[in-house]
Amino acid sequence: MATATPNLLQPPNFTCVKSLSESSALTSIPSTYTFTTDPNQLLAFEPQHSIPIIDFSLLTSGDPDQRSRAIQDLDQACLEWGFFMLINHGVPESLMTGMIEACRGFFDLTEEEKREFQGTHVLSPIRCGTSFNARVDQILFWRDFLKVFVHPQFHSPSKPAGFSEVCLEYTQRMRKVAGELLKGISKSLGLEEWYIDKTMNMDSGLQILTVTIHPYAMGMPPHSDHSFLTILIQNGIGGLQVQHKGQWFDVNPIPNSILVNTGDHLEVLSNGKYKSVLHRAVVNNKTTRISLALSNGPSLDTVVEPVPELSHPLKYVGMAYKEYLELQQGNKLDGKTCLDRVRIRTM
Ligand SMILES: O=C(O)CCC(=O)C(=O)O
Ligand SMILES: [Fe+2]
Repeated sequence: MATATPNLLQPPNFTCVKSLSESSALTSIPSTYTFTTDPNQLLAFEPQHSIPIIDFSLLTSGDPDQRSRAIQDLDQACLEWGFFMLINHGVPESLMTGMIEACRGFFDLTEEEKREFQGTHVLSPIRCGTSFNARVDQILFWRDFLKVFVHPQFHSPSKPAGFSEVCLEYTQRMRKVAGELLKGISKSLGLEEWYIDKTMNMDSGLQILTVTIHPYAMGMPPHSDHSFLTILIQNGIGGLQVQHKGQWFDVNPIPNSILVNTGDHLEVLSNGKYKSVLHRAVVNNKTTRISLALSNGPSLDTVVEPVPELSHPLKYVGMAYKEYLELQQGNKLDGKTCLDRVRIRTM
């Protein structure tokens, strides 16, 4: 008899929260869903400017002094927060808003049309669904998602019309931005500029676009992301919070900025120098919230382990990115617990 494979998804039987929220019979969030914000976790009051800002034009500047100052800023941002807002990045605002609207168009497809893109496995290159992992979440998160592998092979749902064109342009532009950031991070770790690019096989690096829609409510519990860097944009509704020194901070993005956060594999690669940041999305009962998170990781078969120069003492063991992804995506989303699988315990 065949045994169940943990990373296979259940038969397609989910209902999108978007459809639920539009149903006239719905007067409150069904009890199978949850709000995950713990009201006891107080939000820190901190002027917005304390969230680091990185000027991309300085990071890519031909002037070595400007560039080295920007690299120092990047180092501080990764050390202190694991999170920053990127300004002067050169990605047209019209492309970002066009991409958000294309994603809204995807979620506006009928349930039947979306079913075609449900996927069968946590690593299916196109996959949409509800919650995080409806197979293992006892209580569902009030979110629908679309996950698409956009690199090294570009995949895209074939609907709605025009989606794949804007998605290709958006993800290619953001890939260039991520590449420059990883060059800067290599330098800030004291390595050659090309270090991450070459040793992590970024030419065939995996990029996953995760689009989340939260109609009227919230849906992402505290978690860290799996890749090196996540590039995030939203539809101006807010709701993202990051944890800094044990307290939660609201992120109110500077208009037209791109949000960037460090992921678990940057923590592993830097042997814990740059920690992945815990973040969550919280209640918004006013209007529909859309976020686009583009993760930038190594190629699937790359074993990520700490850079030797930074490994005294060694704090993490190496693991193939594919194996880590299957663990992270195939289980419950639970803070940074997935990193425990590769962390070396000290007595
Ligand atoms: O919705 C957001 O702003 C954050 C989404 C997120 O953290 C993720 O998709 O990993
Ligand atoms: Fe995230």
